Amino acid sequence: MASESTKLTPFEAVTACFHRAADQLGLKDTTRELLAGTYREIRVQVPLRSRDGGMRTVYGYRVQHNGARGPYKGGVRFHQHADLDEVRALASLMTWKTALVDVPFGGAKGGVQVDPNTLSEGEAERMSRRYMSQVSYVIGERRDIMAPDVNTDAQTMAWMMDEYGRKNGHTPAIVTGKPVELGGSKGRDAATGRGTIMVLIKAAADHGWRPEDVSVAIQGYGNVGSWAARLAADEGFRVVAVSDAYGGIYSGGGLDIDAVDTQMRETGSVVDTPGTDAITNEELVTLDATVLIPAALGEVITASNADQVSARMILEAANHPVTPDADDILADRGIDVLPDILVNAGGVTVSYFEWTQNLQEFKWSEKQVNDELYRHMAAAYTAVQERAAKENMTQRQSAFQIAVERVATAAKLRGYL
Ligand SMILES: NC(=O)C1=CN([C@@H]2O[C@H](COP(=O)(O)OP(=O)(O)OC[C@H]3O[C@@H](n4cnc5c(N)ncnc54)[C@H](O)[C@@H]3O)[C@@H](O)[C@H]2O)C=CC1
Ligand SMILES: O=C(O)CCC(=O)C(=O)O
Repeated sequence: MASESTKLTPFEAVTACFHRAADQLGLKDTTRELLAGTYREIRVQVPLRSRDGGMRTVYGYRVQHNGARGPYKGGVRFHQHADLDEVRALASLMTWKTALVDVPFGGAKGGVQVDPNTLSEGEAERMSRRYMSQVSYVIGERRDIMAPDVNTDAQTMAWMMDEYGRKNGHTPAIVTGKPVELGGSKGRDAATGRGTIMVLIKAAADHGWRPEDVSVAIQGYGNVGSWAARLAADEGFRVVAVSDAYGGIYSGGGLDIDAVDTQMRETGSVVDTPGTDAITNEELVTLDATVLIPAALGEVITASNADQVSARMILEAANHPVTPDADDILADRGIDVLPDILVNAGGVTVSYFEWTQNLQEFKWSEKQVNDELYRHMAAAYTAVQERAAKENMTQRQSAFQIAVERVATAAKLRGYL
């Protein structure tokens, strides 16, 4: 999925952010080479028996980007665009994200390149199990731990955990984001959206904005977008627009999130929620709202629409929603972009809490989870703001510098360099 305007692939785009930080930090070429590349990439065939009894083969990937700071960690997505390059990009982002929020993991990501709309529940289960089985020889509770991402959820993690356990002996710590009944952590489901809104609260306060004066548009109403909408509204922000793959809805006075959730439950989409106006996903991105939160797929803000963005601030809840050339346009226009490796890091932070609970065979209360999440998010937010202000750079550059510095230090201490 190359960005049209720049022709940079997602991995090239993320690597460009790394190189910019490496330049600013004056990293040696040997360090650069190690940190820019991926440690291990595997591609597996996942044969699938379809509804009509026929067979088809899809491909799955697991990319382990860097493990200097701890076991590889990252979600797995099922999507037709999840090719090797996209999975590499997402694995690299995990390395920088885990370093920025200071959880003791490296970075990895997985993907199965399939259109999830073509799968029945039975096929999704068989595919999840087969994928886990095919990659299981490179993962482990202290080697590489999976989690949900686009089109995967707690149920997917339950199947994967079960499949891994059949071969290797049961260990809940092999995946995070699993159902609470199977050792999942309280608060993991909401964690990415909650972390996003923790950042929103801090950023709004830094701008001197009162929540009731802040309108918010959110693209994507899955795990991340729906929790972000709910929690933003609970905090008094005016959520004026949300969308999903089928389209968007708008209400200038603020959406009734209960009504949106009901519509989602009953129809599988937010579209046509009573009392709202229809908008397209393209319109949502350029909507006149104070804050735009992309919470769906990557590369939705590009050079072709960045000059039409009306929001004063963008919180990247999705991974890599802004292409590098769009990033430059937004910076020139004075629009604050809070980067993905900060904004959506709440998910992996609570995954870390889940993993430690599993290893210690102990359970935390939801309050403890949320308090600790806040501690990690607030520390990362402050570090990013302070460095950006001190060195007069964008928040993405600041976040990458902090992360790259930490990973480079770990790699050196381990003797990789
Ligand atoms: N689930 C998690 O804990 C984390 C997720 N993320 C990122 O957040 C983003 C969303 O992930 P989830 O909410 O987990 O996925 P999800 O699968 O639960 O939800 C995805 C949402 O995006 C919508 N969507 C899909 N294609 C679209 C399109 N072309 N235009 C507009 N909307 C579209 C879907 O309809 C759905 O509402 C992804 O970029 C993911 O990598 C980042 C950190 C953690
Ligand atoms: O919770 C995790 O381990 C990873 C979540 C993820 O894939 C992400 O942050 O992009």
